[in-house]
Amino acid sequence: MSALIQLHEGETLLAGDLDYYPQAISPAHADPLFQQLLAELPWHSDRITVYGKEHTIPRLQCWLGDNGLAYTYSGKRLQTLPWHPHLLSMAQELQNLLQRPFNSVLCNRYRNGNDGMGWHADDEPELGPAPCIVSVSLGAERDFALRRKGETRQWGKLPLAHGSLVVMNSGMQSRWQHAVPKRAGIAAERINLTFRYLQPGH
Ligand SMILES: O=C(O)CCC(=O)C(=O)O
Ligand SMILES: [Fe+2]
Repeated sequence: MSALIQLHEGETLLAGDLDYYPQAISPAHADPLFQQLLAELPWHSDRITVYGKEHTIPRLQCWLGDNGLAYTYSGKRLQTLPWHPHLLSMAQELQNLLQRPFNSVLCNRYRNGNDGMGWHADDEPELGPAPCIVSVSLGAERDFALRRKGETRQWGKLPLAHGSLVVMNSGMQSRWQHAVPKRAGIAAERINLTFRYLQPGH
């Protein structure tokens, strides 16, 4: 797969903390990629501990990346799984387009509107102080909700289209939180891929 990703007709939001490219991957590429990733990624259900109580997270996920990389999830140290070839070539394309390194990808699968992700910033120490994180969306459109850090009120939301791409720039995680709210009535699946750079040996 060559030149899958086209960064044109983007818009810059949040005073430069976020860039949105609604049609970064054409439907001709995005449709088969979505089906292939649904079938081929090592999706699993994860459990997290919140205030001493175990919960199953409301989505499937898997974390892929370069050999030997570790990340922290819900207080646990975990190793990335081997790259899927399409995701490795996307990471390499993004590296060329954005001139930033990406050595891993967290893949999230929202099976329907009952799956979601709560408010958070991607500010784990292994991502470094000013991470650049790229998020690619495939399948059902879901809202990417935004609020300023320190506030509980939602600032706004960005519906993330099939084939769209968001670049969260270096100031994003220190100034903003994001979430994917549950939405009753959505029956279709969505995959989101967040390409990240994990600092080796952290
Ligand atoms: O599904 C999305 O659009 C967001 C995913 C996300 O925030 C994350 O993986 O940290
Ligand atoms: Fe996130």
